Amino acid sequence: MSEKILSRAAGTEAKANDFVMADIDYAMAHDGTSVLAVNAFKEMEMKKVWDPSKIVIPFDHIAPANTETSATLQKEIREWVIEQGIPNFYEVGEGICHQVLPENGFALPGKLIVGADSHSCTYGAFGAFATGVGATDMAEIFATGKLWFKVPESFRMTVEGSLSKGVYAKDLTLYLIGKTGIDGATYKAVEFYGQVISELSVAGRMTLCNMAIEMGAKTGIVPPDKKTFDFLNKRAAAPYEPVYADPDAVYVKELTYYADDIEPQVACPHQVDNVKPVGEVEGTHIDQVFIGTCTNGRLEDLEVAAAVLKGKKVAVRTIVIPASRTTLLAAIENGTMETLLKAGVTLATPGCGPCLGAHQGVLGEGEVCISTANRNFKGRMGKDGFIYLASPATAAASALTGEITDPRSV
Ligand SMILES: CC(C)[C@H](C(=O)O)[C@@H](O)C(=O)O
Ligand code: SF4
Repeated sequence: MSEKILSRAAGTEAKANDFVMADIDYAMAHDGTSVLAVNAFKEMEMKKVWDPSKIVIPFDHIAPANTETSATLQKEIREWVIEQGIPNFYEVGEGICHQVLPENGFALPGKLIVGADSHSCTYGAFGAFATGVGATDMAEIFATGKLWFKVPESFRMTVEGSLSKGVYAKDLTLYLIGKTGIDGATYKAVEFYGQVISELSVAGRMTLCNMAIEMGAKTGIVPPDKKTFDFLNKRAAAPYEPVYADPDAVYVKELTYYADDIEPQVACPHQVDNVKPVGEVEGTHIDQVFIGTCTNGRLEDLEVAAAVLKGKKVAVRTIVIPASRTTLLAAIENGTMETLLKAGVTLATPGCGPCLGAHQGVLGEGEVCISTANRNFKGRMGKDGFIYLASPATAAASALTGEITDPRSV
């Protein structure tokens, strides 16, 4: 799939390990990285971006701004966006970039999409070749619409069977990362197949592809199907052409896993591949629960948490942050938000929240958080904090007890 997408975008036959110069279909930078990209763009003495309609700028990482400095930087980007005539600008409160792009139809099958954010691989859930780039690469794209790529080799990961009760896309994802290791798929394009993947919702596929980078992958891709097309119906920002792997496509590794082996999983501090079945860490004391992020802040995630918390009260502070305004509105409309608020959770503005340790729930010295995010690096949510990663169900079950809890037991 990657070779086909990069061949089309480069206008030449692209095979694994070739270097190609490719035309970018959509380029994203958020409040955190647009500052650096725009500075580099100006240093290159560029005046106009290549195509304002292909650039998407959401404000999500520190939104609303937490200090005068970040407010001033955001002000400068707003001015640049107006000066460049970029129509796809999403203000504070619209949501996380990796939710905002799919919701607005920019994550499309067969497209080459880059974002100045490592989790841009999320859009692979729609059959795109999507990857994160550095801010100076983004400046080059702003200027020319092109970027060089080394065409990745591909892995084929198949997951057979059906996920059992209490086991979700996040558990599947953590399980695969635990098996692969944080550098087990370095620079590979990982294609996902099998019954479990077909049965995943679009949101679940986004959770999976979002974390492809956490096994080192250049990108993760799910072949588009009816669910993908239904999601894109009336939403697609442009016409698109899905691509699929040929039956004789070359994979450097083919791996098969079985859903029956997958229980609720927890990634323990301080590495994402430090994954254990929940039973091994049950009873671990927690100080905070965080349900949100580009990994698990979507409507179905909030619904799962609400089903666990319905009619009960949380035992520890629990922060819930919907991935987007659209998600928040849907959760209000269907009663999910009322259930969560009655259970005692704290709601914050759609965006990244405390995920990267800037605001809205950073940890104190020695504090422990169970989070539905994608990274548990040392110091990420606060200098001396400890982060356990889990599904929204496990996070919500743990909120009820104040310790890590198997969601199948509540
Ligand atoms: C701030 C940004 C560059 C960073 C990333 O690229 O991943 C952030 O989103 C993260 O999750 O750590
Ligand atoms: S929610 Fe977290 S992982 Fe996702 S883009 Fe924001 S900071 Fe990065």
